[in-house]
Amino acid sequence: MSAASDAPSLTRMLAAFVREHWRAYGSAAAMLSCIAALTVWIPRQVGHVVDALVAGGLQGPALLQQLALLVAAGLVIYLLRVGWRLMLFKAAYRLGARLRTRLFARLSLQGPTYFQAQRTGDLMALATNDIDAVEQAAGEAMLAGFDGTQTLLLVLAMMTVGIDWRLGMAALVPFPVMALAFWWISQHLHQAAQDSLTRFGDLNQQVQESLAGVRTLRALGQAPRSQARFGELAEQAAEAAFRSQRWEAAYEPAVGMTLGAAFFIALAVGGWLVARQQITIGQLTAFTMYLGQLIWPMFAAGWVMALLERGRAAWTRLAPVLDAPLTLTDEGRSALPADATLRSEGLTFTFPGAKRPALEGVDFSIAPGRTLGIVGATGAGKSTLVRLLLRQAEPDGGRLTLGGVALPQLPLATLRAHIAWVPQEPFLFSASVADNIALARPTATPAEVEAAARLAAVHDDIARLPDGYATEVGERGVTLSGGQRQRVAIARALLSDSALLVLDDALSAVDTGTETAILDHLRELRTVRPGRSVIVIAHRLSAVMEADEILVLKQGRVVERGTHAELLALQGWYASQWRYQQIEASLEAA
Ligand SMILES: Nc1ncnc2c1ncn2[C@@H]1O[C@H](COP(=O)(O)OP(=O)(O)OP(=O)(O)O)[C@@H](O)[C@H]1O
Repeated sequence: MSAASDAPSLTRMLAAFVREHWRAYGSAAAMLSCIAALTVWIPRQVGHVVDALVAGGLQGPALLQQLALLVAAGLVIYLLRVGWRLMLFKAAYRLGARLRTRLFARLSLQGPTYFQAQRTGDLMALATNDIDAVEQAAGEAMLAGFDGTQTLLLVLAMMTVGIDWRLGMAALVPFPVMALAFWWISQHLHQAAQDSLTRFGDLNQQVQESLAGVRTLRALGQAPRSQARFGELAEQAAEAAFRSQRWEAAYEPAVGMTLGAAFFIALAVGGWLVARQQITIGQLTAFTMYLGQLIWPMFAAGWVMALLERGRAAWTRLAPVLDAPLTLTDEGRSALPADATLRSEGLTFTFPGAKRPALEGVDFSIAPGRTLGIVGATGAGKSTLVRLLLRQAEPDGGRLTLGGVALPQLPLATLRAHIAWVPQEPFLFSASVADNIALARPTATPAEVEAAARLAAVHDDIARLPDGYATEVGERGVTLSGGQRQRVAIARALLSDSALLVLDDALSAVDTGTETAILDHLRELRTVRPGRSVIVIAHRLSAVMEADEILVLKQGRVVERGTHAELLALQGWYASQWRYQQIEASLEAA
């Protein structure tokens, strides 16, 4: 994942968020101020009580009243602490939810070229682990930072101005050394946190790939190897997390040593001042209590730095994804003309880094109601043509138009509603068969779903499933065969009622008889839906023989074109392929 160049820094992003949620942050800060004021009041009060006790002027009800005041202050502090946490975490969780929504929205706008360069497991880690880290920076870190700084300043003021500035200054001597140590630790922590998040992404990727390919791995006898690899990555992720923790843990001794030294100095200098009667014993007691109160701001500083470094590390991974330029633009505003003839003129496309074009100067047109067949050896460019048609990639040369309007001029939603695409390996969601078919038209009635399934010659198969149309399929449900999945996808496309149906090798896993039945149904449908055009991409020529025009692609170029009869007469690739497939079919039948 590349680093963000113009993405806002974590600090800027958080500042904008705090400005937006100033009420929540403001009330939390107000509560913290009350807590800080009460916290510094307590030692002062204790100091007074001690001095009064030493002087013998505090007894009975007056003493009890003083003690009650101290207990009440403790209770109020407790309640306020609960209050600010509730206020703050609510806001921080909202930031998490918003970042997740933003990430998902951005990813939904990206085209396939973007996903080709990203790993799914990593994207999943961003949506979970990395956003958690940013959320913590917006929650715990922000307020602990505020609280710590405020307590620090108040306590320091009480120590220096409130008690004795000489004693205050002397006790502070070890602190710059601690600041230096903190800076050094946080430098290492940033690196360690980034490493830990990256390794978690690797681990996630391995989980995703192993689960998706579990059958292949088992069949190849590679499950143990995959397990070993997983163990290795888990170990590396744990080690990286531990390294990060180790740096975090270094804050504690730094705080402990600094405070120990400060206590030592305070007692030595304080004792000397008491002996010279420049401060009272009560004041020295209060001073050491104040020193004790510095523990929290010191720990808060360490904790805040750790959280911020983790947040920053997560943000450097997350921001580039949130701000990545869209690989797909949706700026077209033209309406689709009534006569939506699809025309390809000189269409040329080369995959990034490829030596030769996948498509070169391809011309064709399909008027509404017509069928175009596209055939050719593997790698000839058939699927690439569909990609360009679906605007999954933009052509380098030439153009595709619908009714004379170039595709980028149409809103993506219009283009997508116009085309129903059935890929060779369609995706079924974890839902019922009926819901999978009704995906593009969730309002379809059960009768409409069944009608589409009949047209796609899959109704009988569905009827034999345990719960018929209500049977759960996809990852959680029963497994359909490749051919059944293809036919469910065809039913889905037919139900969508789009004007252009694209069967992208979508009959490859069905037998010839079923293929013929489906193609016959499609032809019959023309009488009901006369304007629907069909593009059939196939390896088996029987699937395209009835098409109005057939294109033969070879290495990205159209090398033959015409009807089935014309192509046979040409005596080229098509004719020889046809003969070959006929012989193959008769051998299979024999
Ligand atoms: N993402 C990609 N990056 C680089 N080259 C690619 C990519 N996808 C396809 N190609 C190349 O582009 C050419 C055309 O591929 P395409 O998938 O369009 O062929 P096809 O005719 O659909 O093949 P098949 O019948 O096997 O599906 C091939 O040489 C292929 O290797």
